[in-house]
Amino acid sequence: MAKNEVLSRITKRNPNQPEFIQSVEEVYDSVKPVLDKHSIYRDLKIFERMTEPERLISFRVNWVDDNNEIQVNRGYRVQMNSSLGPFKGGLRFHPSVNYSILKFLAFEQTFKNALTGMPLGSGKGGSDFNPKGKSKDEIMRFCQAFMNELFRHLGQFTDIPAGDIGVGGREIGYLFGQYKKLQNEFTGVITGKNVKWGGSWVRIEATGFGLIYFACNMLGEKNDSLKGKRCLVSGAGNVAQHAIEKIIEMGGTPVTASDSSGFIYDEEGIDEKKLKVIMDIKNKRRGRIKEYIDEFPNAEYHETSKNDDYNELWNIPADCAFPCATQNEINDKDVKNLIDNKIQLIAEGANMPVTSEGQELLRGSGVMYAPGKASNAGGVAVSSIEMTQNRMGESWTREKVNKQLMKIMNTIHKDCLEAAKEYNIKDSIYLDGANIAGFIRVGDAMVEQGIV
Ligand SMILES: NC(=O)c1ccc[n+]([C@@H]2O[C@H](COP(=O)([O-])OP(=O)(O)OC[C@H]3O[C@@H](n4cnc5c(N)ncnc54)[C@H](O)[C@@H]3O)[C@@H](O)[C@H]2O)c1
Repeated sequence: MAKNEVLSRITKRNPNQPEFIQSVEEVYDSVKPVLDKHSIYRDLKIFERMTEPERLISFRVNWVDDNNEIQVNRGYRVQMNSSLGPFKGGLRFHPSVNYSILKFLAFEQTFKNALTGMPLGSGKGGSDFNPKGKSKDEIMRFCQAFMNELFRHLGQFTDIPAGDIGVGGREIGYLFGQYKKLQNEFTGVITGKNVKWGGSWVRIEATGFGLIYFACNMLGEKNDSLKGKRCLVSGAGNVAQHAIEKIIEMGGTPVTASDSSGFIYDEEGIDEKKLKVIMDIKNKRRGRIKEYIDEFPNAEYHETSKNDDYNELWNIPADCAFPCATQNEINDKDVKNLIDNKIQLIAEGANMPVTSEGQELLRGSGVMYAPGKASNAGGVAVSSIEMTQNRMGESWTREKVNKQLMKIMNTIHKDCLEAAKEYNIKDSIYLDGANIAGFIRVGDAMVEQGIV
């Protein structure tokens, strides 16, 4: 299909950034009816302005490894859009990190943060540093070196990072410690902190819990629930672990978990005891998901083959699928397998895990499908709650935060449906509904704040 003028211009301005262009095209397709109906967005070039980061920061990170060798990595921060609040979005440490990945994530974050209804702008950052196989000391030295430059761009009312792939509680601790030392102040400049020193209850669990609350809302539309549903989950990190925890609590049966080497399939279901083992493997031992079968030999382990054009995980018959690992982990073949196996619901815990071709197949397939910017917004929502507590000098109870998270996920769900209804969207109501609702919220703020 020939691209229209706006998309052609954006593609030309951002060569070699396929993930970024993919995310931009997806949103453009959804919001076209809004642009057609309200000429002000086109007149003021709102879509073009949204695709251009307000500021892009790239910096050198030197650090010394355990062999006394100097290592050089690249650090980044994409300050995407501050129309609704200070820049906000996670940091990713992974060898694949580059401008394309971070700009797609920051662009997604713009809509996600708007959907939460909280005063949050958008951003994303990270480094091509690979934490795999690094010692605890190396991780600490890298985090400190990274913060030595990043700190000057942050501030509780300017830019507030959090975690993402490769950046969990341990890394947040080192990053925050270094920021505090350099700036000589204790402010809530990073979220995902330990509850013992400025963090919020439920922040660690928020993305996974929020995902399952959102899925329950979707099933509720059909007077259905998660009870008795077999669920495929990918990933074994922060989002996957807490999605599994909440699925179990809601009466569902999670049967898979994965990492970049392969996946485990436990036909009998992953229960609380087994989840504790996954958490131990990943959070303490820092091992591979394969180790699960050492403790539960009835389960199967499948290695991921780079030669396969589909992932066997998504070919296991189940009722619901929750991709919680990484972008483009479900391609069109995987979607076909999921549809053939009569999957009822796909809700994204990861950001953009379904490829554009996969999304095309989902349109009109009858499968309920929620994009990450809506269904995984619980993490950033509780980050905003953490920021509020930090600014007020308060610490809210676990029950209060969890209740608030549930309320926010319910509201996002409602807003997606209402936006889809207003624009008479019949297919992919969550995908288009989320993009439209987010676009209007940010777009209106940009219109009202002038050409800045
Ligand atoms: N942490 C959050 O609060 C949050 C919020 C919203 C969205 N997300 C998204 O959720 C996803 C997971 O993030 P996380 O915080 O759980 O990170 P994490 O580092 O805790 O876990 C990531 C998991 O994905 C697996 N993984 C990474 N690359 C893979 C690959 N190529 N193939 C298969 N598995 C792979 C890793 O082995 C790990 O188990 C990411 O897409 C992230 O952007 C995270």
